[in-house]
Amino acid sequence: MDMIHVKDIVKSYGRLPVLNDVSWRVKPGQFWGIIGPNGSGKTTLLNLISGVEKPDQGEIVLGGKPLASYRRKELSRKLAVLQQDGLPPVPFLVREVIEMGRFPFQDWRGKESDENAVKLLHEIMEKLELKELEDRPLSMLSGGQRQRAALGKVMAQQPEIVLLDEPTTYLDIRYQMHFMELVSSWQREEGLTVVAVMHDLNLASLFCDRLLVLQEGKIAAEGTPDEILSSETMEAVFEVKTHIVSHPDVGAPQLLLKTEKRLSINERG
Ligand SMILES: Nc1ncnc2c1ncn2[C@@H]1O[C@H](COP(=O)(O)OP(=O)(O)OP(=O)(O)O)[C@@H](O)[C@H]1O
Repeated sequence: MDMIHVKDIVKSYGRLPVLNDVSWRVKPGQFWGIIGPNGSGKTTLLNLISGVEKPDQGEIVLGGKPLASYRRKELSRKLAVLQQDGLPPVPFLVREVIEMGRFPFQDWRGKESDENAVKLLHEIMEKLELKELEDRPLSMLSGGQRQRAALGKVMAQQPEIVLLDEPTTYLDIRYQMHFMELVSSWQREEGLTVVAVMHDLNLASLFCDRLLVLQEGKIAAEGTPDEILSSETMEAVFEVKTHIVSHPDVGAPQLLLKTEKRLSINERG
């Protein structure tokens, strides 16, 4: 069965068509990257899958059940979302914020239903190296540390599907890699289904097993990074000329932008 089935979706904002007849299937345990130029409809597609937006036509089905028929807590157990700036710098403590991820497992009194929850929260903080930060308020953390706490909250939610919207945008190069490795190991350990909007195509190539390419609200291509990351597709979709090289360690395709000049040397000398 498909974990996510996007069926014949049409979505407009006013008169602006944003997604036009998009159909797509995601199998359980897959790690998809959604790529495409600015304004191609990536975030809108993610918002439709998470139920934040409603389609004008078509339907989203999660785990065989229409999204529209999920109750709120039931949906929170199925699916979690992490935005590019996952948590605002509010005065809540890291520990408290991660505990908030347990909301779908609490009854109306706020009582936790899983007796192993304390152990789970402890393991998450260990794994994300948040132990030494657990009593710090989010307002006293760096953007990268806050994004790790946001991932902790989402992990505490124990969803089957995680939607990530440009999750590494504000992270430095080390934390970009670290964050993607954390998501990837969580995905493999739990058989999680991941859909991530990615602007960094080289990171997408390293971590995603499938890529969906959106262009002007339509699916331009879908396939493995080896199939998708070609000079032809990059030029057709992003209007850039690229060299595609094989990553020396793992063989995944990596992009280099073609250029005539190296301005830092040739011009500024
Ligand atoms: N709430 C909204 N109201 C009106 N128009 C919107 C709204 N949200 C998005 N749009 C428009 O829909 C189109 C697609 O936006 P979307 O955010 O889905 O693109 P994207 O591929 O995620 O872009 P980016 O790479 O720039 O984040 C854009 O033209 C955008 O201006």
